[in-house]
Amino acid sequence: MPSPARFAGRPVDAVVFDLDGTLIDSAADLGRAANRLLDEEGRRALSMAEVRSFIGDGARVLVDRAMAATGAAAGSAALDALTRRFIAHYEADATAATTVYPSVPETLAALRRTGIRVGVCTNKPQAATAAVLEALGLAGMVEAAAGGDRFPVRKPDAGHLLGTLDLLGTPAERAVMVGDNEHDAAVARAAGTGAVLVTYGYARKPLAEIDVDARIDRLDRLLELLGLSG
Ligand SMILES: O=C(O)COP(=O)(O)O
Ligand SMILES: [Mg+2]
Repeated sequence: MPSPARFAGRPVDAVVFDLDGTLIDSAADLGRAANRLLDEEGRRALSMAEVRSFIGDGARVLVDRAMAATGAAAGSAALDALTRRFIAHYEADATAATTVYPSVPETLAALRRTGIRVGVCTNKPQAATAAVLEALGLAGMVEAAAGGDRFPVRKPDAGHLLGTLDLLGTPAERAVMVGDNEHDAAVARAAGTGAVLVTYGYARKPLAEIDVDARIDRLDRLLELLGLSG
């Protein structure tokens, strides 16, 4: 069944979402895991503003930024070990304080009802991504989820989004990427999909400086953008 959805004059068969800052507000659990690690290392805790600004490049970069912000930066070998410990802390309790943003389940369900394929392309590691989607009741609405360690490259490299679209069986010109930061915008541009920015996430740059086709303040506004509401 051809999809009735259209964006920027083109038919849309798939929408790929970023995870942290777009579908889920996960900063509190990522921050708890980071602060537990820092405490073990005898370092100070991060503020929530720091945590939010460190999210978006995967676990290893988050730990690297956390160490650099609280004293001496870690060397590469130490960083590998610290990242493993951070991920263990995170996975031990990944959703206790994590919430799904308003209108997310309804929007994903509405897309699926229209026959649109739904993917997730996140720099969060694959195992944690799968566990979090399951725990928050979103797994059944996502046909393919690609974490930051699923392919040899990750966002903002086009290969991460193109790999996710391969799993969905959708060419880039019939897809839209929805995310919260500059990497999501850049990966959409590099892959050739439509680009939509949510304005409530963890962007590290002024939103006006991020090049996208549209900005939305709630996820269900996407349905209007795709001509699916009402
Ligand atoms: O930094 C992370 O772990 C993930 O961030 P993302 O879901 O926004 O890609
Ligand atoms: Mg994000």
